[in-house]
Order: sequence, then C-alpha cells, then structure tokens
Amino acid sequence: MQADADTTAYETSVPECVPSICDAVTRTLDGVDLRRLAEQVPTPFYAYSVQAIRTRIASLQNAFRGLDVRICYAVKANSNLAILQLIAQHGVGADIVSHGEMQRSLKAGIPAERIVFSGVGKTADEIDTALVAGVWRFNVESADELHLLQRVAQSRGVCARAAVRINPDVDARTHAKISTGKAENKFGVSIDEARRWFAESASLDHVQLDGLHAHIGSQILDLEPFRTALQRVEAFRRELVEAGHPVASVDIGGGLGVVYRRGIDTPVDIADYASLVRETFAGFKGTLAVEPGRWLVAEAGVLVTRAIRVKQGADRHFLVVDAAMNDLLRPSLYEAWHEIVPLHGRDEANVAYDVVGPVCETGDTFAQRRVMPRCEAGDVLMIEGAGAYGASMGSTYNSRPLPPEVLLDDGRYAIIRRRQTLAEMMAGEQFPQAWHDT
Ligand SMILES: Cc1ncc(COP(=O)(O)O)c(C=O)c1O
Ligand SMILES: N[C@@H](CCCC[NH3+])C(=O)O
Repeated sequence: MQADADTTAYETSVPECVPSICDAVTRTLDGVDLRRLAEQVPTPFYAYSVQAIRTRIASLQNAFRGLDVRICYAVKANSNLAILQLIAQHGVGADIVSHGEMQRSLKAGIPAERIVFSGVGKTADEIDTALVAGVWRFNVESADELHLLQRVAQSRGVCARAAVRINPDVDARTHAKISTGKAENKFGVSIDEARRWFAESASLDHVQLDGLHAHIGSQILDLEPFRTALQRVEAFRRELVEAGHPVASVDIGGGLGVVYRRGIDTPVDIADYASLVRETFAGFKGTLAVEPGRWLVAEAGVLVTRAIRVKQGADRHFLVVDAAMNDLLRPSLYEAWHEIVPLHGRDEANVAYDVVGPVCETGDTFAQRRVMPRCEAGDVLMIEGAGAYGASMGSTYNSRPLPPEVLLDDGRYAIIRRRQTLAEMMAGEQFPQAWHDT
C-alpha cells in the first residue's frame, strides 16, 4: 500500500505534545506492556489502569474536601464488579438506574446507604427491592413514580427518602443523545411541577420528600451549563426553605467531560467545578451528592485490538481490526472520536486509514481517514478513552462474544472478565419446548 503523500484533508494525527495514557516509548499502561499482554489475553479486550482510577477518585475527594458531599459513582459508565469494588474501597457510593446495577453495587461492597436510585422507568419491583435493601435516596422523575413510591413504601410499612429530579431546562452543549437537562428531554420535572410536589408532600405519609437532584447531560466540557443549572436548583432550594420545606440533600448529578481527542477536548478543571459548587451552595447546610461516571473511569481504559488485515478500497485504505461496534459502540452511536494508537513501535510512514471492525454494517467504523503510522496484519493497537461506556454498552451483535476485561496495577494484571464462551452467549435460548395459548 502507498502511504498518502498529502493527508491535510484527513483527520489530524495526535499532537505530539499531548501525552497518551500509555507510555509512548515503552507502550506500557500502569506498568504493563500492552503488546505482551495481547499475547496472553485474546484480543479484543479492555484494559483499565487501577492507578488512573485511584488518581481520579483522590482528585475528586480532594477538590470537595471539607464539604459534606457524597460521591456516588454512576455505575452505568463501567459496571464491572472489580471496578465497583475499587470504587467501594475508596468510600465512594453508587448512582444506579436498575435492579441489576443495585445488585452489582451491593455485591461489590458498596453499602446501600451510599446508593442513590435514578431513572425515569423504575418499576414497582425495583422500588420494592431498593427499599428493602435500604438505599439512601430515590431520585424521583415523575408524579406517577412519586405516587408509586408512596404505595410501595406503604405496603412495606416504611418511609422512602426521596429527591425530586429537577429538569432545569439548560442546554449542556453536548451531543443531543446524551443531553438530559432540556425541557424536551424525558428526564426530571419542571420547577413548577416540583413546587406542587412539595406543596402536596404532606399527603405522602410514606415518602420523605426533602431532596433535590439535577443531571443535565454527559461529556460536558464547559462550566457554564453547570453554573446555570446549579444556580436554578439553589434558587429553588432557597424558595422551598422559605416556604417551610426543609431540604436535606442536593444531588448535582454527573456529566463532567473528559479528553477523547487529545489536544482538542478541554475538560472542565475539577478545582473550578468544585469552587462553583462551593460558591453556589455556600448557604446550604445539608448533604451534597455528585454522580460522576465518565470522569472517573473513561481515560483509565483502553480497548486493545489486533489488525486482521489491511484492505485497499476504491479510494480508502481500510484497516480491519478484530474489535467492532458491539465491543465499543460510541463511534457508531455518537460519531464519537477515540484516539487509535498502533503499538507496533516501528518507524513507519503515515497512512490515512478507515479503521473498521468485522461487523456487517458500514457504521462499524471507529475512525475515517485517520492518519497514523502504517500497520499490517497482526499489529496491536489501542483505542483510548474506552474505560467508560465501553464494556458496559457491549453486546453480542453478530454473535460476537463479549470481550475480556483486564485490570492493570503497577506492572501486574488480573482478568476481571474472561471472554464469554459461545455456550454462555447462547445460554437461555432454546428451541421451542412447548407452545402455549395466551
Ligand atoms: C442520573 C445520572 N447521573 C449520572 C450520570 C453520569 O454521567 P457522566 O458519566 O457523564 O458523569 C448519568 C449519565 O449521564 C445520569 O443519567
Ligand atoms: N453512553 C453515553 C453516555 C450516557 C450517559 C448516561 N446518562 C456515552 O457513551 O457517552
């Protein structure tokens, strides 16, 4: 294959000055040589740096030091039990959106009293099991859910702690599919509606409605939307207190963005974010909660893949790798950028590749016309920024088993999910045993 002489029309290569999470010379992540790892673990696989996650947790805890704040990790970002255990070991709680996420969190050692339950579609069964488990709070997203919570709590003879999820109608300036705080989004309720809930809360004798919650979206790279949303929440809190409704907790959600495109993405500085929270809620004497997902784990993880072949198209060089959209959906779903770094270490000329997987969809594309050193079959590459919403959004589409996940810590590795077997993938399916009339 010819190297492209002029790549200016193509996607730019990674600026040299911006370091990768993986050491550029040794190709190690958390002291583990990824190429050697790829000889021991079948590709594609996810690898996560314990050190990187610990550093993020510590940064967040430091930024909020002195405040009464509970960090509740958004489990959906990466729900592997080992990741949740790491989270639990640092005293971090969980933000869950399903019974499954609750079970995982409890199993990993996150105490129920550090769990908040969000989501627009909680069922009666989910509410019931969460009440029995004793979760800290329900972030309630509709009047119907509020009344369901009352009924379920009544039937259990308990009182449920609840916060109303406010939809502050703020544009988070992120991808439309992951924006959650605009009036047209399905999440939360307007301040007008929340005001009515508090006015009528005395009639709900099995719900203690004394919390506020807001989460305006994900991968937010700008402090201003947070400022606007939090100011609206705080103004409403003051109004409630004046009206005689004490507010014990304010949960400010997650949403902090990370670097996917090195040298281009400029995330909010965590100290600035914490200062904003301190200033906005300076007059609040209750408990704050924050629900970061992506920020804690995204940049700690890579998807390691191997080139299957190089294919020459009519006007494209296709680099076909063994990872696919079922393993990492973000590029297909959001046209998300992820850095792709060949780890072969050879001094090769640059080529503009369409990096594609084996799945039978044109959307199974990780990058188009991405400029990178020439690769050949068998080369190992890493796809960066894969620690959040990677494995947790995986599927078995095209009957591809779920990939392994590996934890890296100071030169050693541990398998935290082995590759799914074909038998496991087909488990639960059966040929019709009997036909039933409804
Ligand atoms: C209610 C809630 N909290 C927290 C999060 C975590 O978001 P992020 O991973 O962007 O921090 C989400 C997902 O956007 C969410 O829906
Ligand atoms: N899955 C999304 C984030 C969704 C956030 C959940 N509310 C992503 O990969 O960016």
